[in-house]
Amino acid sequence: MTTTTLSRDTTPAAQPPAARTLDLVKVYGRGEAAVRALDGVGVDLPAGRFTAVMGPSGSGKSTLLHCVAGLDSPTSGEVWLGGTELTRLSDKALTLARRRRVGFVFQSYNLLPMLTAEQNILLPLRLADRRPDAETREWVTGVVDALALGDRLAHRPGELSGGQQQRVAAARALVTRPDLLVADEPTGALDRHSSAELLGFLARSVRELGQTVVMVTHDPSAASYADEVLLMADGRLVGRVAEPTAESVLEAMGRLAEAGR
Ligand SMILES: Nc1ncnc2c1ncn2[C@@H]1O[C@H](COP(=O)(O)OP(=O)(O)OP(=O)(O)O)[C@@H](O)[C@H]1O
Repeated sequence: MTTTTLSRDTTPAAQPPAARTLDLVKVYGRGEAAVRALDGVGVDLPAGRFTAVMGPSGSGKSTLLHCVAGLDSPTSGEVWLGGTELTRLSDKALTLARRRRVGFVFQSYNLLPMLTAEQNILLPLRLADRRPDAETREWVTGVVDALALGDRLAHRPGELSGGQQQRVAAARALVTRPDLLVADEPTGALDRHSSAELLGFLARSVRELGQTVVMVTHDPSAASYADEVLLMADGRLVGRVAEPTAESVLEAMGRLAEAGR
């Protein structure tokens, strides 16, 4: 008699990743002036997880994020968003995939100054020609509540603090329930309190709303909100820190700097 063990593998690796790169290379410029910003990066961004990307200035973090989000096209290699290979799409299909499936938060909030907070938040739905149905309205209300923006919806960006503007940008990024939320130095212009609020929200959007977040940061405390930190140097992935704390990230960055000497 054979014994069969029934077990369900619930580790994140058992699910298909939200995004994946294979041997990604990005070269800027030509000849003597060529810069190899990415030098063969293969990485999985697991669904429903918060991943931070760290590394020295110029190590390729933003380039990686931009390629994964379909904002920049690699020189060679593959980028997958779920089951879609972005690197095979036409410009038009790529624009649509980006608009429907990726949310963005940048250091500069990129809000439209003439629109209210609410209009800014709902803009991605308008651009995608989607009228908010009941379920979407409920989702938007939940996001707005979680970001404590309820009493700021009628304000224009110029009437909001930096932290509030970045929270509006985060709500806008999540309004379409993107497969991937990409954040490039989202706390770079915020004070400590506003940073903690925003990062707490990003972490909760992963834990409670099932979102997938990838964030570039220089700040070990910001990285400690992630489930895992990827370390880059010279266009390559050179290490990982699981369940990071500010201390363990700082230590790993220190080792990286030592190795680079
Ligand atoms: N548009 C571009 N044209 C030419 N070179 C570029 C371009 N964008 C980035 N680079 C170069 O590619 C390399 C990687 O840049 P990238 O911005 O990805 O690094 P980063 O790790 O995000 O840096 P930082 O932490 O300073 O933002 C750098 O050497 C940079 O100068």
